[in-house]
Amino acid sequence: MTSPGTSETTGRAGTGHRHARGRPDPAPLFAVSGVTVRFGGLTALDDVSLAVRPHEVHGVIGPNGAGKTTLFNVCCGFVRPDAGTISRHGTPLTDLRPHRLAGMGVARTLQGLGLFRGLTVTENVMVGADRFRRSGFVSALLALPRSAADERALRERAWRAMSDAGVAEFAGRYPGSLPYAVQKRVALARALAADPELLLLDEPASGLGHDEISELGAFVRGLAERMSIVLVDHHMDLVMSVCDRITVLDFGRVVAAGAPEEVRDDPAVVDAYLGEEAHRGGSDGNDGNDGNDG
Ligand SMILES: Nc1ncnc2c1ncn2[C@@H]1O[C@H](COP(=O)(O)OP(=O)(O)OP(=O)(O)O)[C@@H](O)[C@H]1O
Repeated sequence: MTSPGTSETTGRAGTGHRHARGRPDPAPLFAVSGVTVRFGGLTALDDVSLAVRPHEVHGVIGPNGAGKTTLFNVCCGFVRPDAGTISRHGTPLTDLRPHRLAGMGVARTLQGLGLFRGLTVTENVMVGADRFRRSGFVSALLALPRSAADERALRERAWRAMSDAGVAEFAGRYPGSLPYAVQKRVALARALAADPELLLLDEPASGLGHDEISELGAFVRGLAERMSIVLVDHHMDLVMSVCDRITVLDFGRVVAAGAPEEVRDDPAVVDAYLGEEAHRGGSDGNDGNDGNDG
């Protein structure tokens, strides 16, 4: 996986917070304001707000059941909130739907990879680039020159995204024949092929080994050169090292928000995670996903 940005401006380690902090506070690219989601009698999100600035990596963490996935699904348009708004560049998105995301400059990767098993890696990634298709179904059916040129352009986009994500060597392979970590990178390449201004990543580190997580962290930091990123993940080390700002949820509420070093020692955050430990019966605290390793 090649880092798509320059190390001077993207590496969190060493230089401290980079561009997202060095610049004057810009208007948020994407904002969730006062969002409440209820599932029957259960309030999964309660008046949750967060704002993602341009070129920011914004982490969302919290113990199990805190509402992270629900918030992610709200951002994707999978879940419609009972109250609150979602806006992009200050304009409310009144009809946010998953199939409209790409046209809005938003791409996502999901916990389940969602790759098409019957398509090659290239074809899967080309699906991500589809919003750039100019010719319609009829041109494709009749194999008109316009359609062939279109196809070439999409293939080139896919190739760039695959190269960025380090999966170009698997271009002709089928996802099922590849290791899980590579499949995750293919899913990431597909999201990048949409050339989003906002990338939503749901548990990108799940199932990855230590070295792969470090590589992913460097890669995500590099991506912030070209887009904003919302990163929902259990891996505290990854979130703490990669994110500019973090929103911490517990029982559907925002209990802390700020820079990693601000939230790390926030008593509300410590309480939330200690509460989770207690809930697990004070065992080793390891749920298999390094949830509290920070
Ligand atoms: N479709 C649903 N119907 C009913 N309850 C739901 C639904 N989705 C989530 N919940 C509940 O909403 C709360 C928040 O769940 P959510 O999955 O968003 O939390 P999470 O922080 O992502 O948890 P985890 O880290 O375990 O994935 C939980 O109590 C969960 O049981």
